[in-house]
Amino acid sequence: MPGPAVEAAAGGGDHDGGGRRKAAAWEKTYLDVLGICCTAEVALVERLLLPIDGVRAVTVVVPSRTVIVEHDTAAVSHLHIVKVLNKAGLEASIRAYGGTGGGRWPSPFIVACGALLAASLFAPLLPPLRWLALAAACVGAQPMLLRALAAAGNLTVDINILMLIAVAGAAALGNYTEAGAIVFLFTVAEWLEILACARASAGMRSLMSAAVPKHVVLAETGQVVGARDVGVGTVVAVRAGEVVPVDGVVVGGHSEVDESSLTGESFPVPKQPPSEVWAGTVNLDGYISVRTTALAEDSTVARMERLVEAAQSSRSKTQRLIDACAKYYTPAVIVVAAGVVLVPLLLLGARDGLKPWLQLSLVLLVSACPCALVLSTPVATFCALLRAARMGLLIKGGDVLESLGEVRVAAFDKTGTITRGEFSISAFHVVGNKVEMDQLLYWVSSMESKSSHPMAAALVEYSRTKSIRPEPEHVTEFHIYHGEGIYGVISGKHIYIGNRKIMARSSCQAPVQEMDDHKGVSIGHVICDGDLVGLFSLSDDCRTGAAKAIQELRSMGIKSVMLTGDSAAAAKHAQEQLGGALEELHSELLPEDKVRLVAELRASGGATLMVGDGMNDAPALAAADVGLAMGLSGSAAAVEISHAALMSGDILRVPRAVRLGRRARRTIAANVAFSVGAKAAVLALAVAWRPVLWVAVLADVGTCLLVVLHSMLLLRDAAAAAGRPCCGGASEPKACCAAAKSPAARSHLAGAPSAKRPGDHHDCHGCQKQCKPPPEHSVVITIPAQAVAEHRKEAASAHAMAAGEGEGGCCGGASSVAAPPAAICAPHGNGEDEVCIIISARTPCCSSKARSRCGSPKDAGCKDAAVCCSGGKER
Ligand SMILES: Nc1ncnc2c1ncn2[C@@H]1O[C@H](COP(=O)(O)OP(=O)(O)OP(=O)(O)O)[C@@H](O)[C@H]1O
Ligand SMILES: [Zn+2]
Repeated sequence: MPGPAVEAAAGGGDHDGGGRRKAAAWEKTYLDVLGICCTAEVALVERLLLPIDGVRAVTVVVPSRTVIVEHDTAAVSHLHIVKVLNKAGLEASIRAYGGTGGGRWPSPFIVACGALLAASLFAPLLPPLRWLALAAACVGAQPMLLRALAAAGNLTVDINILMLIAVAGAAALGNYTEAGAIVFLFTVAEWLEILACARASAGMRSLMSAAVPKHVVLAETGQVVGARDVGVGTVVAVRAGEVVPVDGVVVGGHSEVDESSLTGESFPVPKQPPSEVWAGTVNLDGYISVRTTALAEDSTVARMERLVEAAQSSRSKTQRLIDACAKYYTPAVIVVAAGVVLVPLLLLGARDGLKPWLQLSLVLLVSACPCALVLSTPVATFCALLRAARMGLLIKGGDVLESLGEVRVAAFDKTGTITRGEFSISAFHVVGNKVEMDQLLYWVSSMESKSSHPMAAALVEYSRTKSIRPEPEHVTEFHIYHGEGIYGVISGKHIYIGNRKIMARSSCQAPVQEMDDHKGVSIGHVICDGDLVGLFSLSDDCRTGAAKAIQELRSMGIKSVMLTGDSAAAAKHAQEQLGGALEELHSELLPEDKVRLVAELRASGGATLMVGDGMNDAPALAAADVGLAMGLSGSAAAVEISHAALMSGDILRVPRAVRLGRRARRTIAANVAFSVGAKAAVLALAVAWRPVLWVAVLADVGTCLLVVLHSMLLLRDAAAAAGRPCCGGASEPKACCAAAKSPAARSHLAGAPSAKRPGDHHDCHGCQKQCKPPPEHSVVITIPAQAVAEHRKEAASAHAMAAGEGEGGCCGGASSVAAPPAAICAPHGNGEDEVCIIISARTPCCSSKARSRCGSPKDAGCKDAAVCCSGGKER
């Protein structure tokens, strides 16, 4: 929905009792500021805006030419801010969601400058035409002049000033064509750069909470209220096709939700009470009521957005170094340029021999702006962060990105990271005759209800299947011993539940027990008043792709180790499932042992990546060079403490993240080498042969542009590289790659026990039956067999429609046009009359109309159980 990108900021203003003074209404305004070229303008923007009364904070994101202003709308209007920036020639405008970021067409100044310059080229035929070149320079330099004046007023030397000096110098030397050419080259390059950046920043903008609705519907009354006025614990209604407005738990209805805005995996995740849902995800096909668990400003997506914003404006090591050098570079070159003129002037006097020196001096001046060098890091970082965010990976800044590229060792937590964290109980025994089974289960389930450990959920669930209802409210003195288990008092009994370590803590004297069956590998003990009264064993399976992820890391020269609080047997069991991929196993660790081991790994192996679920790995995550928290559910705490967070449970993204870090480093290195090399070449040329001013300008602005374009390759390859493995050339892999991974992640995210095991064939979205992963942006519809023919007809016509529409369709790829209109999935042959059809269509599912059409069970168009689950987003 287009509208101004203005958003009320958290932490409202001061209300005074009498309401006499107007309360401060803090808002964040996003501005596209095209005049930002490099860090010189950052200081300028800050100096312009910060002194204004009512402006609280100013953030400048150079690569996307964005300025984020937090201000009191009562004191300063958006328009005032825009005016202040425009007075300095910065070409600011308030950003509209869905807008292009401006700058699509060259400004009239550029066009006029180009036309005049072109006309002046006929000067050999008609000599007075050469004045037109001077006119071209004057016209084109207008915007530069405004910016130069503003910079000079703030005592900063920026590229505009340097260029204007060069233009003036060229004109003074009588080289009008050169003066015009400098202006034209400079302004055109700047415009092209803006175009390039606009693409990247549009991607960033569309990424997240722009889509989160600002209003919610209360489930009880149907009343519509602002999302920011909704407290924790309110029940809101979310209908099919709507975006979930707040974080919460489902309390009624069931549906499938597309979480791609957070996880980067576009496939439907089933939701029923009490699944968690997140703001910004799309309810695809059913009505759900959601009880909010966080305020709108604390929602996961809002926190992510704040992090992304902070990440963009934070400067990495490399960038700080470059900026520090750049600070001295410009004055130094200006001094040298002055020297090049003054020294010969003093030695030779004002004679003819001075001209080459003057020209050399101008070349130096033009080269004095380290624009390309200054841009080399932030633009690459920006693009890499954007690509990461698209795959559901949140990286908190360029430093983390650079560290990711240096990783030599990867340490994995076991439960919830390598494994799914979905335990199943293989055995549960009473020991001795102190208690009955029911009593034991009652104690265990009541106490475990208070724990958030993955084992706890399994134990509570197990008790429920034995018709035992937990009563956590009867547990007193509850305490968690990290890495050991839990303690509590219930019915006057002192109960400990946990691993072998908890036995020692409870001063239980019983000999170490072995469970006879070896299916379960984690052994749990229940100790009541110092006596061992119960034993249970549980097991957990590795995540799909865990072995492959670790092998990929190894092929990249990265050593993988496991750090777990669980038993050695459990660690070995996981290692067996992984085919022995891990190089080291460390088990029975307390959280502080993990920290120690991470420090040891760093010392012996080099930069260390710690991947954890964030439950009790926080200290280890913080201690590593890069702490990567995994999974959407654990994100609340994990996102805060870790350096990076993976919003999905797809462990294969760990090697991808490292690869991205490496590519970003290579890109930055190439950018730096290129921009420094270009400057050196121009100076060498000027000294060795003769100073040519327009070559210097071309080198300057050209390298800027090249640096931007080269950095943007980080974005493009993302889609191409990811598309190949399973989609056969589709440009964006979302729907089908996601489907291939979905069984694991789906059940993980939905909190439901997994129906499938690794190695099984993929599930089809709709029908839960085996089928091939559907092609990109396909519509998967589950329908009764007799309706197949009908659906085929409909699909064929939809396909014809899409094909006839030309390139305007939303799924883009030519492959989808060429594909047959409908294909029946792998036959089930199980006698049931449900069939899964995949229709390679472009329009039907991408429009919300079609989505709700297919999503509505009542609608005749899609038959009874029709489910539309396009991976495509609305355009
Ligand atoms: N609520 C609990 N109920 C029963 N046992 C528990 C509980 N919490 C912890 N334990 C025991 O303590 C051990 C260590 O727990 P910890 O949370 O440190 O590691 P983990 O989650 O099992 O493994 P990892 O460190 O790989 O994530 C567990 O393996 C389990 O045996
Ligand atoms: Zn863990």
